[in-house]
Amino acid sequence: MAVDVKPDPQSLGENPLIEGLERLPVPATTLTIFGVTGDLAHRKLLPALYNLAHEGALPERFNLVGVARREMPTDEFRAVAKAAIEKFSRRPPDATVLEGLLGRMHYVGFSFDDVPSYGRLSATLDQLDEDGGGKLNRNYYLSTAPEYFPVIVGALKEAGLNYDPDVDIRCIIEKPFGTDLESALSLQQVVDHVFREQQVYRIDHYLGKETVQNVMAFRFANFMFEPVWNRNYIESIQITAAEDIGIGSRAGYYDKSGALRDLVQNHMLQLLTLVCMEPPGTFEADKVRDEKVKVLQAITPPTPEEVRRDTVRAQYTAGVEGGEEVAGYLGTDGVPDDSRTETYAALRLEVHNWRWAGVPIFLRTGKRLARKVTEIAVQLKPVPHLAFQSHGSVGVKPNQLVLTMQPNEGVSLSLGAKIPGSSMRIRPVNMEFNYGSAFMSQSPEAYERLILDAMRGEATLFTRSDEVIAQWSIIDPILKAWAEDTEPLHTYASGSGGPTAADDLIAPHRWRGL
Ligand SMILES: NC(=O)C1=CN([C@@H]2O[C@H](COP(=O)(O)OP(=O)(O)OC[C@H]3O[C@@H](n4cnc5c(N)ncnc54)[C@H](OP(=O)(O)O)[C@@H]3O)[C@@H](O)[C@H]2O)C=CC1
Ligand SMILES: O=C1O[C@H](COP(=O)(O)O)[C@@H](O)[C@H](O)[C@H]1O
Repeated sequence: MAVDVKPDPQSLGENPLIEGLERLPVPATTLTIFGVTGDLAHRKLLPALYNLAHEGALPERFNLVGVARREMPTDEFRAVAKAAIEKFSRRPPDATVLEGLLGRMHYVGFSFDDVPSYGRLSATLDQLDEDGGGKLNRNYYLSTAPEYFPVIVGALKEAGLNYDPDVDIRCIIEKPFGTDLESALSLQQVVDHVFREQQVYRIDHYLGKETVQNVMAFRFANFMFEPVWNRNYIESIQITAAEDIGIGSRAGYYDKSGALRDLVQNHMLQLLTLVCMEPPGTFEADKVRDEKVKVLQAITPPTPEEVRRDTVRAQYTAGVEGGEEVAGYLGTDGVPDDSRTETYAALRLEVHNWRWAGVPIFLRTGKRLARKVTEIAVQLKPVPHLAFQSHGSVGVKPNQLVLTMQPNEGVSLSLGAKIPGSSMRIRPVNMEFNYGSAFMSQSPEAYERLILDAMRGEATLFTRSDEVIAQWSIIDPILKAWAEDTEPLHTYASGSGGPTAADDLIAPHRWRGL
């Protein structure tokens, strides 16, 4: 039976997913989501599937099988999925499309460590193949707590679900892939035992964001920036991933993680690789990822002395956010009173290669900061000589290029311009490109793009094993040094721009205002 989905006529021809679909077909697939009753599935994965259905991007033969611990009949699961989609979809659901999609959803309840129960999953998948008149590709999406990743991967092998010569079997793994270098290596060993690397799709949802992909488009589709994209012209780079929200109800996860593991090890290092990588020969997955890995491997893991000098960690205290008084991290439900977990991290890194040697790259991220913003600011060097200095052109500032991922998606270039009038007075003005007004369409959610790419076998926007290991190699010495707790854990008020110690870290440069 085909899914009754109608493409949105308004989005046809404009939508990058539809254009992508024309290039690479999406094969008939059964997607199994482990952890389908969880937070991520509800807020992101199920709504993403709905939006793909709405755009006509799902294959005609598509099924979703949800797996979680609780027992419930498929009808009840469909009602749960419907409620999640109605609540979190980026567009109001169309009843016909939604019913069509729900009709393709099935549920199998068992505990992930109950290996014999994978037989029930296997039987469900076989039945769906039979109902559809032939075998479908199988994608397993591990949207579970990370301790279950090796458990599920191992059980898939025991149940013989990891390989079929007739169809493609893929395993999509959520973050975090390990909690430090050692655990990432040991998870990789388990995965290697069960799947070939080409079958594995490690999620870093930032790579699914349109604006993050635009970093590559911007660099590699515009000739004018390449000549200056190096240590001769670029003075420093600042990457910010600031959030205004606290940790919500995720204390159990977050207190064991902290900002360094939660955002720096993955999303921020990915942004750094996109800014610093060499142009790949083609946009094939391995060509792109080869270049990204080279960048990561050119960052020397910091020594204890460098950790002391080049990193800052901090925790938020009570303050005012969005006009309301909010509690500090230590006053949050589920956070131990004596927690030393950082909710803010700032660091200085350097890519030791011909292009970037000597250019400081500053990273900062934190919860409960003044506002949400994710951006990369590239600071160019000042002009070598100002001919009209005697005319009072004191307002001349070096050019700065800011790529904003969210919330105001776009690119801004600051230029010196003459103030109208008789004297040669200069002040900075901004040349802006804004996604919303340039394309007049809503960007798809990151998970829409990533789910579709995984089904197509397109791995460019997923993290390869050597990439994730290289990321942990950079972060691991910092984790170890911070775990010794000899470095100060600074504080910052909720709603502020972060700890003053981070200003000292970046001096004589300055963080962009939040
Ligand atoms: N939530 C988020 O915003 C983000 C999450 N992630 C990652 O996504 C993954 C999932 O996170 P999240 O959805 O928040 O997690 P949740 O804790 O909300 O959900 C966990 C899911 O796993 C199921 N489950 C737990 N234990 C078992 C078990 N023993 N056997 C079978 N099912 C079990 C639960 O089923 P039941 O309800 O029946 O107990 C539930 O469906 C994690 O790796 C997380 O790091 C990544 C980015 C953001
Ligand atoms: O992976 C994570 O990302 C979110 C931030 O994602 P965004 O798309 O809203 O920028 C972060 O809040 C969360 O702690 C982290 O686990």
